[in-house]
Amino acid sequence: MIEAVSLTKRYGNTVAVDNLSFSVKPGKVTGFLGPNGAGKSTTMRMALGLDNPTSGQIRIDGKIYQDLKYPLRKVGALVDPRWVHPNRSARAHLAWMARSNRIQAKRIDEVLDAVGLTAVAGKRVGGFSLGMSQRLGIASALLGDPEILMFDEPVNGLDPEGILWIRNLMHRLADEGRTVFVSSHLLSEMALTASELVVIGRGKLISQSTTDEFVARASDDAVRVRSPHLQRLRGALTDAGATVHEVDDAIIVSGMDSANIGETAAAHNVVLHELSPQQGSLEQAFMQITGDSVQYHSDLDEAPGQVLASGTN
Ligand SMILES: Nc1ncnc2c1ncn2[C@@H]1O[C@H](COP(=O)(O)OP(=O)(O)OP(=O)(O)O)[C@@H](O)[C@H]1O
Repeated sequence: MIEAVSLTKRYGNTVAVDNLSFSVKPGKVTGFLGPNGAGKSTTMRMALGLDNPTSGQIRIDGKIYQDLKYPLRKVGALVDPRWVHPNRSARAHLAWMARSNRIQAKRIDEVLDAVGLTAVAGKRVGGFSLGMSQRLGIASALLGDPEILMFDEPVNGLDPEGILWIRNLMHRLADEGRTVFVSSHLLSEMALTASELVVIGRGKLISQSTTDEFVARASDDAVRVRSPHLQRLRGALTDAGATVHEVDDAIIVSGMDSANIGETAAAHNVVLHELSPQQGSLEQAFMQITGDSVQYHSDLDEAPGQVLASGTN
């Protein structure tokens, strides 16, 4: 379990994280979403003791990171995949981490194998591609066999096969009962990976809910209907208080659920060829819900220093 309680971080006049409270439970993948500059990396860095809160706390199973005796055995994290010393080999890097946390050496080969780096374990990390560095970062996170895992933008720089691999890995780790907390900009990927979401904007909590609830909240509650008797049905639905819009060969009905539409159709002897509730996408929900809290709009995205990659702040 990860728990933020009134977590606040100020950098001069900038409030990066603002009185943020949320909890991340075991056995699930929880996505951490927010527009650029929302405070995701800062929150993760404070959870990992890489930065200190101005006030409030973020606790790992009830303790702040600095109070964990062997932190890597409790929480594994991928924050900055390029953090490794470039002249070290992957195996030497993991061996160094294992020693510092009294982790058995045999675990090194296990995690190298788990992330598919066995063949290059003796090579200099400086020559690794971003994808290979991400895999090494994930091996480091898994090294202590921790109950809690935090990944900041884990699919950055990965190809589709790598992205699928990460998604399956996250699901497996959650199925094993671990707490998996993962930030990403790729909303469609998050929709496939996370069943819970913590959404922040400008350092503040916007929402904590299941992914389904988050999407449903922003969806229009509309139902698409096709019928050979559309005009008759349209009249009956409008009389019953629904709002109806025509699109191509169908109508989109709002203000009435599928069951009531079906019953109204039956009462008027109207045959239905389609009755499908319209699901909003996570992108749609995210834009709708975080709309006002977007700090850097796309026309500013290129401005230097404003779009911070994880680990550069
Ligand atoms: N070391 C720092 N000094 C000053 N300001 C900082 C520092 N680190 C972060 N910030 C500011 O804090 C805010 C939150 O940044 P943070 O990197 O945590 O956001 P983020 O949600 O991870 O963004 P992104 O998705 O772009 O990585 C931003 O306004 C950023 O400019």
